[in-house]
Amino acid sequence: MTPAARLSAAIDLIAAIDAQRIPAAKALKEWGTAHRYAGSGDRSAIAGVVWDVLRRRASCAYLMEADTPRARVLGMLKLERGMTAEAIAALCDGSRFAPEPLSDAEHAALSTRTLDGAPPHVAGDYPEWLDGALAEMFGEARVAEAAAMASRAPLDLRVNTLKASRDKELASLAHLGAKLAPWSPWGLRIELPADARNPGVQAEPDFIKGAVEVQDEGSQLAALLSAARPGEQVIDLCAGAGGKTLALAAMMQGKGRLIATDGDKRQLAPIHERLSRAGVHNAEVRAPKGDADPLADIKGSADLVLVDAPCTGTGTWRRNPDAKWRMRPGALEIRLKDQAEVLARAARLVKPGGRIAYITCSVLAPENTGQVQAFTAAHPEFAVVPPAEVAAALWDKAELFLAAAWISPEGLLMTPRRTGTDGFFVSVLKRQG
Ligand SMILES: C[S@@+](CC[C@H](N)C(=O)[O-])C[C@H]1O[C@@H](n2cnc3c(N)ncnc32)[C@H](O)[C@@H]1O
Repeated sequence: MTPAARLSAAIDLIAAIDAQRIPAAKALKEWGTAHRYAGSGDRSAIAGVVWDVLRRRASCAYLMEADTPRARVLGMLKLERGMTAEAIAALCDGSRFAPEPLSDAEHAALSTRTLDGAPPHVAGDYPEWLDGALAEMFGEARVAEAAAMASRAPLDLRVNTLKASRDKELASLAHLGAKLAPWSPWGLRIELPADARNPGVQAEPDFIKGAVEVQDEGSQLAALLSAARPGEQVIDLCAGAGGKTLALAAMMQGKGRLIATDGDKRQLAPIHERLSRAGVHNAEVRAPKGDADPLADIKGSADLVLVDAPCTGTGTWRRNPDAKWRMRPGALEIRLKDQAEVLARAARLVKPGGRIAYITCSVLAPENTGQVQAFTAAHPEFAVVPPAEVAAALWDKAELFLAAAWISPEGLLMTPRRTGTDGFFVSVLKRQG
């Protein structure tokens, strides 16, 4: 397919996503199945346009003064890809399979309009109803923070130290452009250009033998900051597919007891294969059975309970731009209730002197600092470990990290703008002895 034909296909796909209200990933998959003639390069390029438009939907429409699939794609080429009006006009020449030529109004918008004067939710590309919540957290910086949350994310890998060293994997994955990630001692990063093909990490021998996992660096750091140690009893209460369980297992070096559970047994399904690939032998997966509590035998004995809480996921908008526009006001209230419940459950499991690591991938204050304040008020036996102490897990990078992250008395918040990671909040709550 020509670049112009790919653009036409992306415009059609965005129109279909709008009309059918289906997730972009599903629409892209269906498109691939229905257009077998398109090669993998075509599919990647088309997907790149669709995701970039979704990330910057509001600002692209504002630039073009029109909120149509075509206008958003044209606006994205200017704002995100830095193309000139002339270069865009050359792509849209109306030839077979190419988008229609630019109208005078489109050409003028692409030549002269900017985002100057755009309201914060447009300049930062987020739903208008979330402006108050983002202002509460970031104040005037919300546009810059949200704009970073609307940028493309790199592909981050975590080296599994049960099986390999970071230096060895750095060399072994050099052909994918892997570099050291900035913060995590286990992290590698692959920067992906706009229409890069999927590097196929899952087909790499190093992945297959369990030496590396795909994991955002913020998620790696959240696990690291929990400071799980060999020999401890550690419970991962919201283990899901096991991203953090695997990191905890590596930190424990096969020593101690690691229990992974989740409120929803279906979420746990991939964890078994992942634990086995990673060579983890000290983990026990406890899937819930009916109404019975899978942790009924545990009371006040855990050194560490990791609560990777269900949340609005606002910190992962870089990777899930679709979710940003589909989020509805009621979602926050539901999550707040879930989080309070899981925290209360965690409190019963921790031994005196033990700790809870409370983690969300949200940047919204009620899910983070607000939740911690409510928890410590209801559970005076727990106190927040000062963020400076928590960051010590990062050794020589602790000071720089503390300067980069948003620090509050309740914990640390990583954001794409400040730490170059997804948005993750971490609070460590210690039960007094
Ligand atoms: C952020 S995800 C976990 C991601 C996972 N820890 C990882 O690193 O891959 C949150 C998980 O919490 C689970 N969850 C929701 N409500 C829960 C509850 N009341 N008790 C335990 N788990 C719950 C969800 O099923 C979901 O798997």
